[in-house]
Formats: sequence, structure tokens, C-alpha cells
Amino acid sequence: MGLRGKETPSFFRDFLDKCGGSAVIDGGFATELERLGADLNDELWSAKCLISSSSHLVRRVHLDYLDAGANIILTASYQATVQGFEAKGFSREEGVTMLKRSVEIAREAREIYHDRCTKDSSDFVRNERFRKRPILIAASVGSYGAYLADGSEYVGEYGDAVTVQTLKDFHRERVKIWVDAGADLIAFETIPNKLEAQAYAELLDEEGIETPAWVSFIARMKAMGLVGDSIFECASKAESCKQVLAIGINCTGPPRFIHGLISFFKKATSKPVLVYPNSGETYIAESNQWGKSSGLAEDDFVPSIGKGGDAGAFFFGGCCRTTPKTLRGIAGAIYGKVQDKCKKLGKYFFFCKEKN
Ligand code: MET
Ligand SMILES: [Zn+2]
Repeated sequence: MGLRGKETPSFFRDFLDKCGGSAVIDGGFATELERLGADLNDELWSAKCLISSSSHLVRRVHLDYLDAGANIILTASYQATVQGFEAKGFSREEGVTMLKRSVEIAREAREIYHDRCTKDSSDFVRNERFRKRPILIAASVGSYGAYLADGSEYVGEYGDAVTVQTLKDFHRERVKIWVDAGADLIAFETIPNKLEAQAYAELLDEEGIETPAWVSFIARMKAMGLVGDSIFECASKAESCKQVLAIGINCTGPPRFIHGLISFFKKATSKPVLVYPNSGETYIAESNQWGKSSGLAEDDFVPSIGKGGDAGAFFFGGCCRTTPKTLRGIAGAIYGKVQDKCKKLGKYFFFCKEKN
């Protein structure tokens, strides 16, 4: 599904129309790999599984999220860098190959899934609207702080020595590798500050990258009071970049704050808003563990996301510690909502065909 070079402003509009009005982003990728038994206590985190002996697990997680109803799957590249693989003893060439593999494995999973949809007779895939839904591969780009692997993507204080240029130089090669590998989208994720948002926007312009992108921030919250750069400042860095088609928040919890955060973003951007919060637990960098912070049950997650739709978001999913089960709930809620809209407006053709 090579969608590069298309006139980008209509890209998401067409995609959202085909999805029925809202799109489902996958759930926590790396934490799902861990739940399936992968040991990701490593600087490469999920990218460790790109090494061929574990690539079947990467494919499996992609397929689990596709089975759950995802329209967009994020690659296992969040913490993947050529220098990271070199530090493990791989050659430069092997490192580049591993980065490309992240996109290839996701494409393989999409092909397997499409194939299954035509052959499988289970109720889920027999359902027309699931079978025909569009699926995009988004290359996951973690922040410089994620590469540092010390939890600083949640803090975003890189110090004075790190400039916009440092960040552009850091991301340039990896982004180009994923574009060349045929990703449909570039997902700049868990961005902790305005500096990095600016670096991404400049990088897209300087390299003339035509692949559409989204930028997604981590909102640093002390209860509901936000800390760090303001949402306005962060969003404005991406707002003027024509390749950035959506702006939003990920890996921020607890989800009950999401409604308010989306409202902030709606004021800061004219682009579609996306949201994929984590489970509401807090990552503790010192111990490399997730600690319960809100007592939020998984059952509360889906209603919280649903309220995000009322606040005006168009893309919904889950981040760390959410699972295919969570995503099934989100997809169900989104498709249900679309069906309601369909009844009222007679507008969204995928669903209207079935219902009318
Ligand atoms: C720390 S946020 C991580 C987001 C990334 N898409 C992942 O799961 O794996
Ligand atoms: Zn996350």
C-alpha cells in the first residue's frame, strides 16, 4: 500500500473516511512483547526482537493487534538506531538491515492478515467492515531521550549541549531508512519537549520527505497541572509543517485526564488530534518497573477513550501496558460510535452498506 507522494492534506481525510470517521491505532507494542515473554531489559528495548531469532514475536504482536481491529500498526523501531545495533557488535550494514526489517515485518503481518481475512471463516473476519478496513504501517520513531534509555523521554530535559541540530543529526538517517523501506506513515512518538518537535518538523522539510507524519507528545503531568513546555508551544512547532497531518498525545495516563488534554490540543492545532494513552501506570526509570498510580482498571480505559471522541479526537489507541484485549474494547467502542453516526447521517459508506 505505497501511499507516498499522494497529495498529503487529503491523505488522512481519505483514510478516515474509509475507516468510517475514526481510526484505531494499535496498543502497547513493546510491553505486549514483554507480556509474551520477551526480555526487553536492553538499550534497544523492543528493537532487540528485530534480531532474526525473535522476529516471529514481533510479527505475532502485529497480528494480535490487527485481529483486535487496528487500522494503524506501529513498527518495532521505537528505540532502534544503527549505532545501537553497532554497540551490540553488529556491522553498520547489519544495523541498517535491522531497521528496515521493522517495516518489512509489519508489512508481512499485514499481508498475512489480509490473506487470513480472505480464507478464514471465523465470525470476526467474516464481518465485512473489519475485513475491508484500511491498514497503515507507521514507522515508530522514539525520541532522543528514548535512545538514551534512561527514562528521559518522560522528562525531556536534555541539557544545553543538546540543540535542534543535535536532534536532527541523531534522527536523520533512521527516518530516511524507514521512509525508504516503505512505511506509510512516520509516527514521531512520546515527544517530551518543543525542541524535538522543532527538530522533526525541520528534518521533514530539509529532507523533502513526502511520507505523511504525526507528532505525538507525552504530557508531563503532576496531577492535572502540566509541567514542561506548554502544549501550545509544542504543537506550534509541528503546526506549520505540511507533512505533519495529525498532532496528539501518547503514553500519558491516567486516561481519565485525556478528555481535558484533547481539549487543550484542539485549541492549539487545526490538524486532526490523536490519542493513545498508556494504562495509567507510571514508569519508574530507576527500577525499570511500572508502578500503579491511579488504581485505574482496564475496564475504565475504554470509556475514558470514548470521551476523547466527544472532545474531538479522530485517532484512538493504547500505549504502554495496554494489550490486544484493551484494543478490542477501543475498536468496539469506535465502530459502535460510527454505526450510531451512520444511522444519524447515512454518511459512512462502509457501515451504511451493512446497516441499511
Ligand atoms: C514509551 S511509548 C512506546 C511506544 C511504542 N509504540 C511502543 O510500544 O512500543
Ligand atoms: Zn508508551
